[in-house]
Amino acid sequence: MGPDCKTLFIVDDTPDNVRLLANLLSAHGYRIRKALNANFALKSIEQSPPDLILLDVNMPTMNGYEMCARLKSNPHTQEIPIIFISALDNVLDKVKAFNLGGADYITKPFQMEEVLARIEHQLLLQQQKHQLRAEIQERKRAEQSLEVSLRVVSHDLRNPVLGLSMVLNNCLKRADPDQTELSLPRQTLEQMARSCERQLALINSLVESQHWEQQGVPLVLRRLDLGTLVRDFAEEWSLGLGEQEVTLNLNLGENLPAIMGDANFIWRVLENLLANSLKYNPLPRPQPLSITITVTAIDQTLTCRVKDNGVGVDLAIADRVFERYQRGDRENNPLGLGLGLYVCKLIVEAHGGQIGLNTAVSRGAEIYFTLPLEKDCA
Ligand SMILES: Nc1nc2c(ncn2[C@@H]2O[C@H](COP(=O)(O)O)[C@@H](O)[C@H]2O)c(=O)[nH]1
Repeated sequence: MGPDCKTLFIVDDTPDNVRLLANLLSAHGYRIRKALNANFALKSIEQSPPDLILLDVNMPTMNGYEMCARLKSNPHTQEIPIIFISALDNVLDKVKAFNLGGADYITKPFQMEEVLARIEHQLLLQQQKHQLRAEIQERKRAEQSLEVSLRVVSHDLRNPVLGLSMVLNNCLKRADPDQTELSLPRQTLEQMARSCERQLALINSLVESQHWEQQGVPLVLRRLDLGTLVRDFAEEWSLGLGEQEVTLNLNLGENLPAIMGDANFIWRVLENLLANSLKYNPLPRPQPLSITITVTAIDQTLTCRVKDNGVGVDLAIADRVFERYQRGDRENNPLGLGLGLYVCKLIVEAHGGQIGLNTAVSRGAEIYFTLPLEKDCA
């Protein structure tokens, strides 16, 4: 079959005309469907729209103009280009065909080269139209994403900047106007430094996620023992978790098979998941917070689960938590851009693994991710 195997539908009440056109066009690689009357053609076209219709004008029961008008008023069929093929050579007949939405008009007797050229031209126009539409859709999606990101960024960056500006203006107001050098209490400076760090962290996560989405996550893969990595991670976090009154339990399977992974990036995933448990269960808590990291080898993959006994994930966004800029409302958390889990997803998927939220847990939140075993990596 030829021209991408496009399907042409011929509608003409003269069997000889249909046969002639069908033979010539199928010899040029087109798939042909045909009908000798408009009613049958309309039903068939509605059920399975062709790429283009060749339509006679003078037909009994329903003529080509009426059939064209019906096709153009039906959302399922209105986009299909219609080329009229008719013995009527009058200008008004041609104008009427175009006014009804016809794409082109060929007069009988026709030259096959002309028919082919006009069909190809219409199919090309149709293809360009689809491409343009897809590009417009894509651009709209990009614009929406940019708009959301601008909204989120301006909202989340405003708070720390506002805080910093208030502290600075307060200090300036209280200081003697003749004093050229000011000294500030350590606590104020610490507050300002924290505010700057938060702004930097927000900007970094934005830039980073954008970069990784476009260029891919720059992994350096090495043979890794995930159990050891999780143990090192827990040790590094133990002091901070103690201060936050959090118990961290490890449940690491024995003889875990090695994976191929980037330790720094997997560390980032663990860090994000643990930080989320703390962020969404701030002090004071109704009950002590306990977090368990479990690593098991199931079905040729290593699965790591980070589970806490806290408030659990807002079910309203449970199926979207890994999307960019998605965050729950109920925590009223000013620290997140809704990028943490999105970044985790980028990292895990770059490793060839999967990440998910277990909504079946009775209380608290459980996020799991899988990583392929070293022996399965090419
Ligand atoms: N209660 C908890 N909610 C969580 C936790 N981790 C994530 N979330 C929810 O998901 C969104 C998106 O997370 P982000 O890291 O991409 O910002 C967040 O706004 C929360 O609603 C968790 O451990 N506990």
